[in-house]
Amino acid sequence: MTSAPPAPLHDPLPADHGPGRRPNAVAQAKRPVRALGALGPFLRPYRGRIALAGLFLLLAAATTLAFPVALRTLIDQGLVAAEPGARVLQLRDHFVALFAVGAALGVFSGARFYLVSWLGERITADLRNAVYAHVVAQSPEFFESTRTGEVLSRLTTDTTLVQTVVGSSLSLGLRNTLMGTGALVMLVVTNPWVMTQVLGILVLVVLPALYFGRSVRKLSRASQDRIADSSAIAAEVLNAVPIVQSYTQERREAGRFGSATEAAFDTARRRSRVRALLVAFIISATFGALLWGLYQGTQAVLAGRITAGHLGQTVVFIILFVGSVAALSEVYGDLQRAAGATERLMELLAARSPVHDPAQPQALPAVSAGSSVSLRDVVFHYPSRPRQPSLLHFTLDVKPGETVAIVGPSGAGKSTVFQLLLRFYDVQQGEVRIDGVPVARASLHALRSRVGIVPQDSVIFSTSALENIRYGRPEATDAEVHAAARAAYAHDFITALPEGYATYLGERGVRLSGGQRQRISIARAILKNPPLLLLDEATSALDAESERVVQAALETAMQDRTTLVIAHRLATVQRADRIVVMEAGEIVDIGTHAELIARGGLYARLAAMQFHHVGAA
Ligand SMILES: Nc1ncnc2c1ncn2[C@@H]1O[C@H](COP(=O)(O)OP(=O)(O)OP(=O)(O)O)[C@@H](O)[C@H]1O
Repeated sequence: MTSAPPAPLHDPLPADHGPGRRPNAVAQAKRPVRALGALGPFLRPYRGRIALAGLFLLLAAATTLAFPVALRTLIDQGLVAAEPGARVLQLRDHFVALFAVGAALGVFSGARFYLVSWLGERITADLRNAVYAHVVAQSPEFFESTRTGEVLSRLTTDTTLVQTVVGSSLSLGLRNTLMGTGALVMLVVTNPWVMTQVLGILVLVVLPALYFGRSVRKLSRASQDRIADSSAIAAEVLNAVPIVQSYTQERREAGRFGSATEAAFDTARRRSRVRALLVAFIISATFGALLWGLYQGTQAVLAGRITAGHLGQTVVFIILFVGSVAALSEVYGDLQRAAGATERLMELLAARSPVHDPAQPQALPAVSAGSSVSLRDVVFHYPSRPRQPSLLHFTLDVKPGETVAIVGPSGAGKSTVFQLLLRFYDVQQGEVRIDGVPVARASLHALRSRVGIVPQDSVIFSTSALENIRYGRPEATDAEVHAAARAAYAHDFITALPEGYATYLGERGVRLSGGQRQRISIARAILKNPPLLLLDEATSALDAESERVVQAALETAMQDRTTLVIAHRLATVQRADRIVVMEAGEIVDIGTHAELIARGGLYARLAAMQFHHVGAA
């Protein structure tokens, strides 16, 4: 898994898929039922409703099959009574009986429709939720090889296909299977001689339909993949519209999206062509079968072998039967489409995060004055770059309450240290401990509850200022949120917003300045009040005033806890107890600002460059 190159969505397959990992597509195409069988666990909770829907389905099918029998009695008995008065009465009775059959059919069909549609909607909702919850819990490695737009497309278009199947095709299929079998049985019982011919037609129609169905499935999967491609492009570009426009790339981006949708159209067109061929073939075959049956029947009536009523009944059974076969082949196409979509969803569900909770998590000890951190001889490379270690024999101990600044050139591995402390990745060698417990032995929830992070690029959710800060501790009261905002020097600017704390901040906080976004992000971390704080100072230059408040906010945030800060500012490094200087994944020096400057090494050079403008200010 670690050495796999960045791969398309279907690659994060479960380990339990065995050595073959990705089953051959042709072999898969032979197993639509198996692919749909994966929906079993989603159907199981609704056994009662499914049984009820099945009951109504049976009743509706039985009523439909009773109809030709009632018709035969109507023709043979209602029309042949000797005396005209009695004939009228008998006819009326027959019509009442026919109406009763029709009304029952209506009620049963309505009930079945409601139950089955309900199931379709319910299962789609459950499936969406399950896939989403699963994807959200994946480690960053998953998102390195999966485009978010693609996941979104799976969540919408693929689940909609599944909904079509569960909410209609499946019941249509069952009903037609029942009706077709019922009609066939009735035909055998009422005229065994038609049987052989009908069976012959059945074979003729079903075999090619099965063949076509398979290619529909493959093409369907391909067209869903193309739709996912275009969604992925759209999601990426819509998130970067200002950049796209500033580089005047709108036309090119529209073109790129256009090619993806054209590719989707093209596979959909090919799929439709196969299905159209299927439909044309089935309708012709159905029609032929019907005429053949009729011809045989009329001959039999002329020869006096059967009554007119018998012929009428046979004709209706034949219509029912071939109608079912035709509907089934259509349903088969739908099932094949949904099987492709289900496979994709199941692959997403089967993706196992390489970082997961240990079987028996070790509890983290209670701490009062901040957490202790220890990295021992850590060797780490990102899964996608097995040959390029990002940390090499990295050893660092941080005492509770200490503030340690990490500095170093770009790409030195500073952020990587944070990633490992949050256990977004597991190390290949060495050990990372927080409060004496190896991070791999603690539960992810317990570990991450202990760590607060203020990233370089502040993340703002498209909700109010209040809710954005409350994200740090969802159960916090409004007063606690306000206190955190005050501590982060965010209270004044928030109250000056049009609706104060209730102001909607726009998607990704587009309605705030950079410094304001950072202070919201700091307030969030202060509210969480973690014993270990990881600060990634923003490199983007803020104006002097903004810089001053952000710095003040950060200083409040660092109080009474252990802080690791990726430092870009002179004020921060001067305040730190120790400064760790990193280069190419290794620690090259540790000391205070004065000590490191005095040594005149990498730090002195970095300081001369990086802190120059701050020192001057
Ligand atoms: N997800 C990733 N997959 C593969 N390689 C990565 C990943 N993230 C970072 N790297 C690589 O790991 C090395 C260390 O990166 P890191 O982000 O820790 O550097 P940094 O010191 O924080 O840099 P900067 O100051 O520019 O943010 C770099 O060579 C980088 O290219």
